[in-house]
Amino acid sequence: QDRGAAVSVRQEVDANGKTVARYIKKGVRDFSFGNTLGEGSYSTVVFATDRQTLKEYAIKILDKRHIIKEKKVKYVNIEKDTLNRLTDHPGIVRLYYTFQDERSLYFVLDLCKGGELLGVLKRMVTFDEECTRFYGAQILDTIDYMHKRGVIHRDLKPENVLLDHQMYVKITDFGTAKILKNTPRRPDESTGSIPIDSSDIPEEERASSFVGTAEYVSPELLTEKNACKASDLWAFGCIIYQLLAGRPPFKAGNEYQTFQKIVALDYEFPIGFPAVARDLVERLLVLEPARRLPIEHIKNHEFFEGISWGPELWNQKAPRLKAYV
Ligand SMILES: C[C@@H](Nc1nc2c(c3cc(-c4cn[nH]c4)ccc13)C(=O)N=C/C2=C\CC1CC1)C(C)(C)C
Repeated sequence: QDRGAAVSVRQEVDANGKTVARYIKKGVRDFSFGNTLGEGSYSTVVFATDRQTLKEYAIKILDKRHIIKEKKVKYVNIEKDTLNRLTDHPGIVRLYYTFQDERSLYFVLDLCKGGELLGVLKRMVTFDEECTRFYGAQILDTIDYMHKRGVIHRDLKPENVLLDHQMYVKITDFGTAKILKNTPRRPDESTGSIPIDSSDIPEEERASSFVGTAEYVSPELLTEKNACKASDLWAFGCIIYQLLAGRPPFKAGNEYQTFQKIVALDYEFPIGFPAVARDLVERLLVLEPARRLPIEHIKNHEFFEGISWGPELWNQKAPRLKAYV
């Protein structure tokens, strides 16, 4: 059965009195549904409790007819394949199992009681440096894991960064992710040098088809319709800027004007924006993808001084949320 199959095992006695194990695929009836947690463009995420185990989950419900009509079947499969591929990292929302009934598809996922990072940021207005450092580090650690498994998220933004009950990062919404074919070794991975220009990045590592949310879209996606791993680092730069400034770097009256600002690298830092964070953002918001700071260099940047990368990052207590004043 596919990894996503939800089975519970029940002991039963067959006609000859022999005890047998019967595999039962979980279904809608095994859960009691609660409030709606979030609305996606083609889905609703609802709170649910497993009636047997009383465990709490978030269940993403997709209307089959709507998906077919809107030709989104591809995205649903990409999301399921990606979630099934990114299974052993604390920063990724976990998919436990899937099932369907005549009308809908159901994805049973981690419940993230902290909600969306965007919601928390709106309430705080800004994050102070310590909080930005912690959440930035958890997001970067998760991007690193995704990229090492050949996945480009392509739509990273504060709405898609969720927080669990410990206020740890859980990245979600992989419907627009790009799964790269067996990722070939890049020159910089072997020699440690940064590739001279984006042509160094093998074609198969560039992803096609336009995706993303206006404020976080990378310039290469706008000019060449191509996303690469560095596109996620552009979005990461926008997120770091937004946590400290309380707004994204590129935001205009409408999408078109926002795109114009992006391709012109037209943004500025608010007065008082911390200098070290500014230096990091300036090395990420670079028009040429191959010139953006690679992940290893970001981890060594002064802004992340004091962060211990690795399991400790996911064992320490999340800092109390404080605004940057
Ligand atoms: C970004 C997403 N919003 C949300 N997606 C998920 C939540 C979630 C939880 C709250 C929440 C919890 N408590 N209070 C609010 C608010 C928004 C949520 C969750 O717990 N578990 C898995 C989720 C998503 C996984 C699925 C994409 C694979 C959209 C708006 C697209 C529905």
